[in-house]
Amino acid sequence: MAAVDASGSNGKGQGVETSVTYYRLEEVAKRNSSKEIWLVIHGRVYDVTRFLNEHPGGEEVLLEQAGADASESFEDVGHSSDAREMLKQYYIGDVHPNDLKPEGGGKVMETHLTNRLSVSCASLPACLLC
Ligand code: HEM
Repeated sequence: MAAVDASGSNGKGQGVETSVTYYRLEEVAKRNSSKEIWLVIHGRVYDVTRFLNEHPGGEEVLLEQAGADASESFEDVGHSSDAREMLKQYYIGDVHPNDLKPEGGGKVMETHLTNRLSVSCASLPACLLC
């Protein structure tokens, strides 16, 4: 089993147990058939197997993204806040930190500019920090 169980609790918690299961991308990539479909959206792993028949956008699009990072296509569709809320139901864990890559050309510059200059990194021709 490639999943690593890492407890987020420091033992002095407020009675709320937070633990995250981390999955390697190679583990996610194996779940790519209609029998079992996992997707990555913004660094989180979702098991959407039971959602296949219920997805308003059809099962085809989910099958196309099966076992892969679907962040971009998920955003391209412009899913509603209801759809984003639904994600929680299918969340099973996070992508292992070693497998995380910066999205949208680099988080550092994106955050930096968004916070300080109100410009997004994506709107620049080239980002010097990314
Ligand atoms: C667990 C992940 C997903 C959930 C919970 C979800 C949920 C939904 C929901 C609730 C809708 C109805 C419209 C809305 O409320 O926005 C929808 C529509 C749609 N979804 Fe998803 N979706 C997911 C993943 C994806 C992915 C990965 C794609 C890839 C392309 C996709 C493509 C679409 C399309 C094409 C529509 C139809 C949009 C339209 O007819 O206007 N969805 N989805």
